[in-house]
Amino acid sequence: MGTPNGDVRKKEEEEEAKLMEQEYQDKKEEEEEEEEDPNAVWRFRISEPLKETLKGKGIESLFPIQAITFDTILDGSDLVGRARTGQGKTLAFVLPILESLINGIAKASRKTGYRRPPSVLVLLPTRELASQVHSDFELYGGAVGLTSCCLYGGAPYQSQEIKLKRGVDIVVGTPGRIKDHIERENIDLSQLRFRVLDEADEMLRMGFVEDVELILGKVENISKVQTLLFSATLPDWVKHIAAKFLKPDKKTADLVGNTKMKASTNVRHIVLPCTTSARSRLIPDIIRCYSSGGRTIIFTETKESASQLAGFLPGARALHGDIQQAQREVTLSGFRSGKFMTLVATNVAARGLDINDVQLIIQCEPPRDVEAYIHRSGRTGRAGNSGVAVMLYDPRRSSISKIERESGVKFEHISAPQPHDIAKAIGREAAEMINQVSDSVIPAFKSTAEELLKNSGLSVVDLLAKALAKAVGYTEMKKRSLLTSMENHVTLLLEIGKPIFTATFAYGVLRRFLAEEKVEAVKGLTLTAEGSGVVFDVPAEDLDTYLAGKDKASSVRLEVLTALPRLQEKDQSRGGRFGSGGPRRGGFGDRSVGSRFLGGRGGSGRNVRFSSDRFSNNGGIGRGRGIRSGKRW
Ligand SMILES: Nc1ncnc2c1ncn2[C@@H]1O[C@H](COP(=O)(O)OP(=O)(O)OP(=O)(O)O)[C@@H](O)[C@H]1O
Repeated sequence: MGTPNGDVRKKEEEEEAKLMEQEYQDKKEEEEEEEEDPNAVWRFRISEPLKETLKGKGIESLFPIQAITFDTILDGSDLVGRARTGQGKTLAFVLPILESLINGIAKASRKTGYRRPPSVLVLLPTRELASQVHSDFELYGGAVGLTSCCLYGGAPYQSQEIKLKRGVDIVVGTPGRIKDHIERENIDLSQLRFRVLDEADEMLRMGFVEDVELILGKVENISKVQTLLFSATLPDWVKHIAAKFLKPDKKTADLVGNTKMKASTNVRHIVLPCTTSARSRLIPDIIRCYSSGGRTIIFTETKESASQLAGFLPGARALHGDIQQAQREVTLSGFRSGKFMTLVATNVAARGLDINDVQLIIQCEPPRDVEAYIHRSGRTGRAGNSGVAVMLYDPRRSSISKIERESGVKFEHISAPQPHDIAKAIGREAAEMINQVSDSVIPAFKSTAEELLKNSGLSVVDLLAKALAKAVGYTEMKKRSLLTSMENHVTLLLEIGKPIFTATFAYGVLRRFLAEEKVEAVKGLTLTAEGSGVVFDVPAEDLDTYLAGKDKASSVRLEVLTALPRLQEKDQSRGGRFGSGGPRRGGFGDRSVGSRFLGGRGGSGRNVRFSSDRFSNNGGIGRGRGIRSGKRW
């Protein structure tokens, strides 16, 4: 018979053996997987220090765009590369460029030593993006002894000049500042071996075409330089321009191609009808329900609305072009490090930014072009993770169908989160908070808890539900309408048994059975998509009056909605359907809190949307020139 101590030891030994067996199996599986993986890092001509650095970043296998383009770039071809957002386009050029410089064909001709001119130039449209890509070159280039520097506007010239004078291998920057350095004769681009245009379409669209041409034209021997062009979106006009910069035998790696879906497939794409004035009330609840406790980026159309919304939302900060560069950097690094969880930005943050744990994107209104939608929504769902992109739209002012058609996204339609949705979402947070409280507090609170339970007359579960609500500060359940998201309003559907073509006609029907003041109290009247009725909001306290009134009019059906039907959008209205004929106060856009700001473009702004901005999507390269200085974001 074994002693109790002997039994314990035996059990421990058995457990240990089991663990070792498990570890062995896991390792074997991993090795087998690696061996099967055609994109495993070891299969590529990547030198040891780079492999180690990749491993340090948890990268064991290349993403498709990286795997497909690696040999082509390393072997010396010019290349146009396209893959959806968050698919690793940055490393797709960083790795083969570095490898070429240290072991490949660029090695022999690259300049070395003090005061050497750069061998690589990477151009990007925004400062934040330049800084992000530069940090990849610092990390991976640093591992193989190559130096880099980042040149962008808003930062002092001196430190940039010192680095350039000493000599660097890789220059990353925005076209404006690089052009300035050329004019100041600080930089010699004649010996470049690589030129990269990242987010090429945006850079060319922004009115940088001439700057880009001037910069790229500084190369002495064009046959010795490789040019690479990358983006998630490559409209045809970019391809024409590309032909100018890239060699005729350039290769193309287009992982999006003619597939219908151009936006990220890892993202839930959602649309939600919302008036301008309701945005500020609605956004905190959308964050509660859809951010899964992670980071949120909110996009506005203008710098003013970004600042105003950030001021309104607790714990949010703004990022846009009018903010001083130093502050922009502080804001972005605070967001990256989790000091605050909501960033309100203009399109300055739409492209390329790769920030960990961004779970939710909110677009306050549909952007002007499909590319902006694709890039904005692509700030989430990166590197195989999932995410949610919610786009707000006012059906009477904007249309989502163009974006839906051109991006290939099939939008999920939802209405404003209701109290039970919010409670469900934040209840989980509260439960987690309570789970984290140490059991050691129980004895101290136990007698009060018992007393509370006894005196409350509630069940344990009901009382706990109240405690959860209190823990997250959600003690008042406010009902809000489905249409305009107004508190204490309900959404009604009016039908008359035949099609309703205009708002004017619908108001006429309402006047048949309601007093003028009740017609005036109607909010947000909008035609339904299939044209058989209209929806609108009314104050909850007057609901009975509205419902009773309809009995006076024959064939009128009035129904309280629990879910919003598809609404008719501006595009389908063929003009004049909305708003006319109704009482002025009855339209969308009440004057409550928040309607002063977050306005973005008003109704009239829509009509001039392509008149003078650089977002023109009609193929006009360089049309935006001159607008750069006064750009909206
Ligand atoms: N092979 C890989 N394995 C795992 N993660 C990777 C790999 N390659 C890149 N990543 C990570 O994927 C994320 C997205 O990469 P990157 O920013 O290059 O995407 P992108 O395609 O340029 O996106 P966008 O079009 O939005 O600019 C980054 O966090 C990056 O570190």
